[in-house]
Order: sequence, then C-alpha cells, then structure tokens
Amino acid sequence: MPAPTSPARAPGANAPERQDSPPDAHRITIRHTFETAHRLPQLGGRCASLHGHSWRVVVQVRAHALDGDLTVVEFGGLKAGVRDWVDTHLDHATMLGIEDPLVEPLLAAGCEVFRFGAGHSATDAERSAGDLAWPTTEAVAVLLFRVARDVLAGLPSAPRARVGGVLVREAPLNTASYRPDDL
Ligand SMILES: Nc1nc2c(c(=O)[nH]1)N=C([C@H](O)[C@H](O)COP(=O)(O)OP(=O)(O)OP(=O)(O)O)CN2
Repeated sequence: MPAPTSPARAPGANAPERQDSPPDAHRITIRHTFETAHRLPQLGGRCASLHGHSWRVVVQVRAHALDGDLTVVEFGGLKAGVRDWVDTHLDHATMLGIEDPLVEPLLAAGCEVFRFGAGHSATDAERSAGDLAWPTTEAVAVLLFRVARDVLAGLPSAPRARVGGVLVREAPLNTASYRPDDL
C-alpha cells in the first residue's frame, strides 16, 4: 500500500520563517493631515511671511517579527494616538520659533501657538520640540517622530517594534523625512 501523501499546497506555503530574514522585515504606515501655519524668519524671503500649509505626516513602524496577534502594532491605536496629539497641538495652530516676535501678539489674540525651541518655558507638548529652534519641515518631522515613538511605547506591539521613520509633506512638492537609525 502506498504511503499517505500530504494534500497539495503551493510551494512555500506554511514554510517556516527563514532564520536569516532581514531585520525589521515587517513595516506598517499610518497617515494623518493637519492645517497649520508657520513662519521661518531665519530663512528670509517668502518663508518669513506667516503662511499656512495642508501638512501630511506618514509614520512608519517596523519590526523583525510579528506580535502574537500577527500585527506590528494595531493601526487604529497608533492612528488614534498620533491623530489626537496632532489635532490637539498643531491642527489650526501656528508653529513659531520661541524667538519669533509674533508669539506674544498671536497668543494675546487668542490664537493657538506651538512654540519650537521653548526650552524651560515649554509646555509638556512643546518639550518634544525644545531643542528645535524653528518650525522647518525637517524640524516638524523630528517632532512627529518623537510623538509617534511615545505613542508606540504605550501600545501593545511586536517585540522591539520601533518607529522606522516619519515623512512630513509641507506642500505637494516639499517633503522632509527623519530616520535616525536608517536601517
Ligand atoms: N529645507 C527647507 N526649506 C524651506 C522650508 C523648509 O521647511 N525646509 N520652508 C519653506 C517655506 O515654508 C515655503 O512655504 C516653501 O517654500 P517654497 O517651496 O519655495 O514655496 P512654494 O511652495 O510656494 O514653491 P512652489 O514654487 O509653488 O513649488 C522654504 N524653504
């Protein structure tokens, strides 16, 4: 009698994971948008004029292996955390450097202002931008990397899951990204 055979399956299906799979093979991204003004007097020219953008942020989280529920981190929790922070502190606000003379008049007029480089006078939220003197697109990417990292730290996630990078789009043709580890 012939030996029983296993049912046919696609090559590779249910195959064990390769032990030499590349680090952080699993990557997920979430996105959010916000409407925020800024001004960059240190650059001169048109950037010194107070102006607004429809900003977009893309957060990537990566991990070498998946969590028990087969996720890197659950999309909804990560989105809710990043969105909540951005909507509370940046959306419909103005991002200014602490040295900007517009800080006081805008605050006095009841406008929401997020101050970069605020040092000892920073609010809890502004502390994440305490070492960033001006709200360039590059600085906003660093700020939102730190925000995403803090959000991720409070969520169940895959072992050693980490924020791999943040991309910020200031305008359709202008983006900045921050990937401190660049793996
Ligand atoms: N490296 C950076 N350069 C500039 C930044 C920045 O954050 N980092 N920011 C600006 C200004 O915010 C400005 O709004 C964008 O400048 P620019 O691209 O020159 O202006 P436009 O989007 O109007 O240009 P288009 O010609 O319409 O593409 C400047 N530089």
